[in-house]
Amino acid sequence: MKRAASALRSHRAASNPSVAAAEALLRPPRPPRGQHLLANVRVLDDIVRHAGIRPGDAVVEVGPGTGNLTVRLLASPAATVAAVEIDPRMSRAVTARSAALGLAHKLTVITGDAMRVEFPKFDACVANIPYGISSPLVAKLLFGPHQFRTATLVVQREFARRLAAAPGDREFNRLAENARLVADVRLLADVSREDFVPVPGVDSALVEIVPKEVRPSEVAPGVPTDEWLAFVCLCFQQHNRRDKRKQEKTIGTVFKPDEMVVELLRRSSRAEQRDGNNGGSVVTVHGDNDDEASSRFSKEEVVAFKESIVGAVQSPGLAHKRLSTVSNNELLRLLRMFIERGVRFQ
Ligand SMILES: C[S@@+](CC[C@H](N)C(=O)[O-])C[C@H]1O[C@@H](n2cnc3c(N)ncnc32)[C@H](O)[C@@H]1O
Repeated sequence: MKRAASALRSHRAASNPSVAAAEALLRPPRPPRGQHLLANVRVLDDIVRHAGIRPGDAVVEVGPGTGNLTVRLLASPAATVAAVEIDPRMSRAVTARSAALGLAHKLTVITGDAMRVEFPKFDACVANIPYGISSPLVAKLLFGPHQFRTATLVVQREFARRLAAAPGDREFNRLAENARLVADVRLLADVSREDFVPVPGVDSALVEIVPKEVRPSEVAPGVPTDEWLAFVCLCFQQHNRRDKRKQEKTIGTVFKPDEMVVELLRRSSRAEQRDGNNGGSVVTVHGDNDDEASSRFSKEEVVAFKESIVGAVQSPGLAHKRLSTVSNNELLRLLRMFIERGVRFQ
């Protein structure tokens, strides 16, 4: 720990590595994938302090970039840091930087899309996230399967306000409503756009997400909370994905693709095996693992299941509604339709 801290101090004393690295990797006018690197040392240190990392913690960082935050996480009492980065150039940069500091043994870099990669088990998530995936990433943390103590995230300020909004606030919205079910969300500090290289067009804020220890068992009569959270997570993940004509997805288009049908068929079969056959329309699959299971669905089974999905979407008349305009109550109604037809999300 002492060795790590002194390595970091001497590294800081050298020329500003964040700016140099950013200039080497990013070309103006607009960096790809929201690559605005946090370059204010005071803010970076504040983030790690707020994160309250404990000895032995496993930390996940999304989007390490050139490693400005990562090196501080590595120098903290954390036992391990797993950094998920989509850009291989950045992965190489952060790997080299941690090696130069003698901290590579604590770091695992996973090169991939944070929305597709399965996170390893973690206690704390600390990140200056790519703002383009704010909603689905926060949904993945809040409503996904991960059990963690805290998440400390730099996000766009407007998003932070919406996420932390309370009932009665002007910004109160579906994301905040669902977040409050499962976590306490707190706005910790504003972060100026001037603290980034290159300077983005928006301001930022630091937020803290602390999952609640006890979740309600049902969000509404007949709707188990875990089922609801998995359903909401899937909807939020699709919310930012636009179709080819740059239109926001409708409920109908979200559940239409064959890969989505197969994914739900897989989950539903698993749920049916778990709960015991309830006479629904779901087929029983005898596979040892998920890949094996999904490869065993016949074309007829997939087509029949697709019909169940289409029927569920059409019966509450939501097929043409855009995801952003659907209320929580409408989504609840839709989820009940799905469950009645044996379409499960957990
Ligand atoms: C805002 S920068 C933050 C960089 C660094 N944490 C810092 O503060 O200096 C976001 C980083 O996320 C990466 N990124 C963008 N989209 C991503 C995704 N879907 N999954 C993982 N990383 C992503 C970018 O390549 C970039 O390095």
